[in-house]
Formats: sequence, structure tokens, C-alpha cells
Amino acid sequence: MSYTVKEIFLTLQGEGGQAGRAAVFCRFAGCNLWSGREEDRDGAICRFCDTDFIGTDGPGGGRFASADALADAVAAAWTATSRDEAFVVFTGGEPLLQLDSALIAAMHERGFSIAVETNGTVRAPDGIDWICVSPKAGAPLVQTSGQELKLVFPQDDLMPEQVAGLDFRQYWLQPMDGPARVANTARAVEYCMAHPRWRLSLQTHKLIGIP
Ligand SMILES: C[S@@+](CC[C@H](N)C(=O)[O-])C[C@H]1O[C@@H](n2cnc3c(N)ncnc32)[C@H](O)[C@@H]1O
Ligand SMILES: Nc1nc2[nH]cc(C(=O)O)c2c(=O)[nH]1
Ligand code: SF4
Ligand SMILES: [Mg+2]
Repeated sequence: MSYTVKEIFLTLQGEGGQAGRAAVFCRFAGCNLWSGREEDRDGAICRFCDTDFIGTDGPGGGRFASADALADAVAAAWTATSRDEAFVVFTGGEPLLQLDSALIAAMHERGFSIAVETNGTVRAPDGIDWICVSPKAGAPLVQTSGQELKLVFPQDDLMPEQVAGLDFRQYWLQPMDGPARVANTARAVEYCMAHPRWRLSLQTHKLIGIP
């Protein structure tokens, strides 16, 4: 299996239940809910995406011929003083189109804990340590369990109540970034106060200007 990767970079996880934790982000190219081209956005299933996931032209991006080759590249980006707490977040694009058991094993062999950020339309392979599902209105939800459910809010036709009964440890509302970010944040705050199962996830990396 080969892998197509947009970028690999060390940063702090900005969102959800692992916010603030050092992590290597491995962003796979491609998504099943949007082509990534602006001219296709209005007709896509997922229309609010904040990410460029086309191609392999980002820092550390490329085509990797094997799980070991990609795992070596991820491990090389972990420049912390020790492998303790080594952490990789596979994202995209949609990472579950590419993340497989060989890559999971290769990361574990290198001492990494593994997280994934997924839209939940593809079942996760076994062995991922932290599954974050972010469901999208109009897309089939297949992965209905995990460590956190992170709902971008608000979405027409996907109310928090529709997903609050699934099998997750944590439930996060993340205000939709874009022209209505301030209003969306106010609505998310109101919702969390009225429904305390939900917590507010801010995109803290954007607030402080890190990737
Ligand atoms: C770019 S996506 C990639 C992973 C996967 N395709 C997914 O949607 O979960 C990473 C995270 O950013 C969130 N996200 C994307 N666009 C956003 C926006 N405009 N505002 C807030 N969160 C957004 C997604 O819901 C997801 O939780
Ligand atoms: N710092 C940082 N945290 C993130 N959490 C989820 C992200 C993503 O794009 O998947 C992301 C990202 O792009 N940067
Ligand atoms: S599913 Fe994720 S990567 Fe795909 S378009 Fe939506 S937010 Fe972006
Ligand atoms: Mg992002």
C-alpha cells in the first residue's frame, strides 16, 4: 500500500480533548466529501472545510511507497527531547481512506500513540488509540464509537441531539469557522450551557497563529 500525503508537521493539537498536546500531524491528500477545489465547494456534501488537502506539495508531503517509509517520516518530525508521549494525529482530507493496519503497526513500533480525525463515513481499522469523529450532514455515519465526537456547529440538518446518543466518551461542539464564526461561537456557547453533555472546542491553533 502506498500513501499520498499533503503535509507532515509538528504542532500542538488545537482542538477537542487532546488540545494543547504536542503532536505530529500527518495530513493525507484527498477526501470523499469534497474534491478540495473551490469551484466544487457549493455542490459538495461537505461545504465548510477549512483545509487545503489537494496534492503533496506541503511541508514533508509526498508519496510514500510503504508504511515503514511514512512512519519513518512521521517519527523524524517528532523533534521533542524524548519519545515519551510521542503522538501522531492522522488527518486530511479523509485519513480513513488511507490509514491501514500496516501503518498503525509501524507507528506503534516507533513508540507513538495514534489519533485520527475522521468524518466517520469509513469504519476505523483496529488499533487506533484516539478516534475523533466529526460527522457531516448528508453523509452516512458509519463509525459510531470512539473517544470523542466533535460536531462542527451549526450544521443545517445535523442537530447535536441526533448524535448525542452514540458511543463516545466526550462530546464537543466546534463553532464553524468562516464568515459567521463569531455568531456560531455565541450559539455554541449557549448550546453547551443548556446541554452540559456538550463542551466547547475552540480551534486554539488559529487563535495563536500556529499550524
Ligand atoms: C479538515 S478535517 C479533516 C478530517 C476529516 N475529514 C473530518 O472532517 O473530520 C479536520 C477537522 O476540522 C473540522 N473543520 C473543518 N472545517 C471546519 C470549519 N470551517 N470550522 C470548524 N471546524 C472545521 C472538521 O470537522 C474536523 O473535525
Ligand atoms: N494545530 C492543529 N490542530 C488541529 N486539530 C485538527 C486539525 C485538522 O486539520 O485535522 C488541526 C490542525 O490543522 N492544526
Ligand atoms: S470531510 Fe473533513 S476534509 Fe473532507 S471536506 Fe469535510 S472537513 Fe474537509
Ligand atoms: Mg485543521
